[in-house]
Formats: sequence, C-alpha cells, structure tokens
Amino acid sequence: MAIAKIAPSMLSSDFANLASEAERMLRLGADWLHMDIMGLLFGDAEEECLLTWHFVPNLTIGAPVIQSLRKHTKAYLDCHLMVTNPLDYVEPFGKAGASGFTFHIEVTRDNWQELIKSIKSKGMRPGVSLRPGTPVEDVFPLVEAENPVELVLVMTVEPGFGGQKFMPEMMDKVRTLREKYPSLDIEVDGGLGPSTIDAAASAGANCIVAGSSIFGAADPGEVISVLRKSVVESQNKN
Ligand SMILES: O=C(CO)[C@H](O)[C@H](O)COP(=O)(O)O
Ligand SMILES: [Fe+2]
Repeated sequence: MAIAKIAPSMLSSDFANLASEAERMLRLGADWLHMDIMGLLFGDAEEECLLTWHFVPNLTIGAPVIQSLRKHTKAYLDCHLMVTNPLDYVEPFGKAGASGFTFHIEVTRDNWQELIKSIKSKGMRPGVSLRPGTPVEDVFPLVEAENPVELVLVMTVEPGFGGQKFMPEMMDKVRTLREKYPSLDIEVDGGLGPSTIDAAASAGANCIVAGSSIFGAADPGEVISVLRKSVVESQNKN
C-alpha cells in the first residue's frame, strides 16, 4: 500500500525564514517538504511560451535555495519543477540536495526517458506531473516504462500560484491511476485542506501537498493530522 505523505508547500511559508519554517513543519508532523520551482517557459501553446518565457506566470526559487535549505535539514525535499526545460535543472538540483524531482509531462513529450534516467543517476526520485487540461492517459507510458517514474502528481489547480480553489473533477484521474497502479505514489497539489481532503483521499491519493491551508491555519499541526487521518482512514476502508 502507498504510504501517506503529508507535504506542506513551502510556497506559502515565510521565504525569509525558510530553514525555521521547514523545521516547524517537520516538528508539526510533516513527512516531506514540497518545493515549488517556477520559472522559464510554461504555457499552453508553444508560441505563447516563446513569447512569455514562462511555464507559469510566476517566479519562485531555484537550486541555490534548495542548496541553502539542505544545509539545515535532512528532510525529503519534494521538488515540483514548473519549468519548460527540466533536463537543464537535473544536475543543479541533484547537486543542491533535492530528494524528489517531478517534471511536467507537457514539456517532456520527446525526452522523458532520458530525463528519468538522468534524475535517477543523480540520486533523485523521478516524478511526473500533469496540468488540469492534460489527459491522465498521457502519463501511463512513464509509469509502465522499464525505467519508470515513481510518483505521479495530479495538479488540482492550474499551476502557478498557491491559494487557488481545488478542482474536484480531477479526482477521476486519481481514481484511474489508483485502480491501475495500486502501490504508486499519487500526489495531489492545489487547494487541498480539511474541506477537500476526503475527496482526494477516497479517490486514492496518498501524497498530499497543502500550502495555504497549513500555513494559514491557527493550528497548522492540526491540519497536518486531519490530512493524514483522512488518507489513512480511506486506505483502511479499501
Ligand atoms: O504547485 C503549486 C502551485 O502551482 C503549489 O504546490 C500549490 O498551489 C500549493 O498551494 P495551495 O495548497 O495553497 O493550493
Ligand atoms: Fe506544487
């Protein structure tokens, strides 16, 4: 059975105090720290990408920040790369101490085999993510490959920003993946919190990313335990 992992999205933390925010999340029960890397070239149309030079309309952090944080924690750093050229970042993220390296399928149609191999060669765990408009079938070959991804991240908001509304219709993708791959790590990301977790957990998600609902709560530790309880209870029912 895929183990429950609660991953606070550090995008909602106080970046000026990243090390202490990370330590606080781990002390409150987090399993992983989700690091949102947003940068060059992420757009719906290739032409749009070339014009805007962004994959999402935002910029966050890069490998130097991962390297700095790594000096303060041994935690699993679950890196979600919203960039159009992930292959260029494998080496710097590997050197910086990233644990998981999740890239987007939309920008890796031609080179995902090379990318997975490269991620593993740098000692990281490969994952693939899909935007809300991308069909779930697109990631099947990557899970079934001889050298497969070990995690599928189903975006439950349009990538780019924290604090958006959860898209329940994405749960069909999670259900499909869970039926096909009983022990796969299936991660959901965007708008997760106490009011949406049951939908994700009952669909079969086991890795839960949550930013604003944890960092914005009066009692973040309580939110982490509510998220975990929902995943564990759903798994026990099945
Ligand atoms: O990948 C992301 C955005 O692209 C973030 O991980 C995600 O939005 C988490 O934030 P929140 O829980 O506040 O929705
Ligand atoms: Fe993310």
